[in-house]
Amino acid sequence: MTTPTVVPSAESPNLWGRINLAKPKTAVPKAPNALRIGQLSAAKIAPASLLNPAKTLDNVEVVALAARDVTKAEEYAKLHGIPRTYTSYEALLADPEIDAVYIPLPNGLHHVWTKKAILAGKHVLLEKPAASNATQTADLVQLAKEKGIVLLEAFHYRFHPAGIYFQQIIREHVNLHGGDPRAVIKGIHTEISLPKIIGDDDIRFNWDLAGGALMDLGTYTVNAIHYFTGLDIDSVDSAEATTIPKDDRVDGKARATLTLKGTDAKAELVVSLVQPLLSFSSWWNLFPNVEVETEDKVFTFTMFALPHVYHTINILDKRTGKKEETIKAYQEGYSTYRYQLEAFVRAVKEKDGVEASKSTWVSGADSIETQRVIDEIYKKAGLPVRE
Ligand SMILES: NC(=O)C1=CN([C@@H]2O[C@H](COP(=O)(O)OP(=O)(O)OC[C@H]3O[C@@H](n4cnc5c(N)ncnc54)[C@H](OP(=O)(O)O)[C@@H]3O)[C@@H](O)[C@H]2O)C=CC1
Ligand SMILES: O=C1OC[C@@H](O)[C@H](O)[C@H]1O
Repeated sequence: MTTPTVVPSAESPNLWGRINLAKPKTAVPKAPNALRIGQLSAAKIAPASLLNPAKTLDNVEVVALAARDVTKAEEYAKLHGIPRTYTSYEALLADPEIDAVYIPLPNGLHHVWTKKAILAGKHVLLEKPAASNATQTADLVQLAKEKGIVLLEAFHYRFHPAGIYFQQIIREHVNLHGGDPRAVIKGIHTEISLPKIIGDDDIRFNWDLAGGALMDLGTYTVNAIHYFTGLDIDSVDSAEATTIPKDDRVDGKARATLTLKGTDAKAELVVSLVQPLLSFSSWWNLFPNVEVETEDKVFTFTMFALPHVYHTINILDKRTGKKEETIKAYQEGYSTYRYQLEAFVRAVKEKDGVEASKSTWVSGADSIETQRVIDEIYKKAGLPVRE
């Protein structure tokens, strides 16, 4: 069986070390030609997803931040060692000394600001979901192509060796059984259900900002179904969503059953942002799961969305009932976000399309397909597609 490229070693960090990966003690010196990134907004996710990983790499530097409030911009920039600040996103985009931008704005602002960034000639690392709906996503993908811009939707989990390994062992199994996933994959189940720890006024519960559990977490599950099985989704067979008390257009939780293209196999997804705080199951489900079933095996990857914090990968033999736990893939100082940032920088710097040809890369077609399925799930559940 394939071995992951990264295996545990004496230097593998312990649990605290892995949680703390986001906070390097020192920043490495930058190469003269380091990619210069500007960040749009003082987003909460950015220290983990960009700022701290960038400190560990010599070929990328976060050189500017734009935030709408001057005090917030200055305080955030000081805290994270960002040299320049702007109080308008437009001003940052007009800075000729910025090569690329990171866009961690609320979902509903992804389309407008990514479009402006592309038109300003900046490469874009764009937070998921790429836009509010599939039409907007396709618009961004087309524009980036026309302008020769690297656009990456930040499905960071795909770049981690554990995710790559999980994909490889499923592909190997498919190859052993004739090579056609349509004949081998019998089903997939994926779930991310989080306890209700975020406030009612969070961007995730805001219709105007394209919130909802499917937009926030469903996008991971749909993307993972395609990434791990190698199959597209043909139809949404059933879907139900529970909306939040303040807005009957915004899903707090949802589930759906989908048919995989060219098969009778079903994909099931469950997502929630509102699990009761005091139930064991809601904390247990903090470990997002993906389970792929074939005729004779069940492949399980626990914590697939944040594998650098913790993961297990195991293979159940349905005939013998024997479960084999495979090795873990932790690497000192590496989070999913750091692997993702490295890939983004390579794609921009190398301009040879090699990075974008890898299965880890989130292609424009992947982004459009993920959002198309989310839109279809909303329709099936009787909820409006985001505008
Ligand atoms: N990849 C991952 O693991 C994760 C991805 N995400 C994604 O990142 C994005 C940002 O999430 P998160 O960091 O939690 O977001 P925040 O709640 O921190 O908001 C991000 C920024 O949005 C800006 N903003 C602009 N307009 C508005 C508005 N009308 N209302 C509220 N905020 C506004 C604010 O910018 P300003 O600073 O200019 O005031 C704020 O700093 C989302 O798309 C989310 O899906 C989030 C978490 C994890
Ligand atoms: O990774 C994530 O986990 C928590 C979510 O709310 C967030 O938006 C998502 O990207």
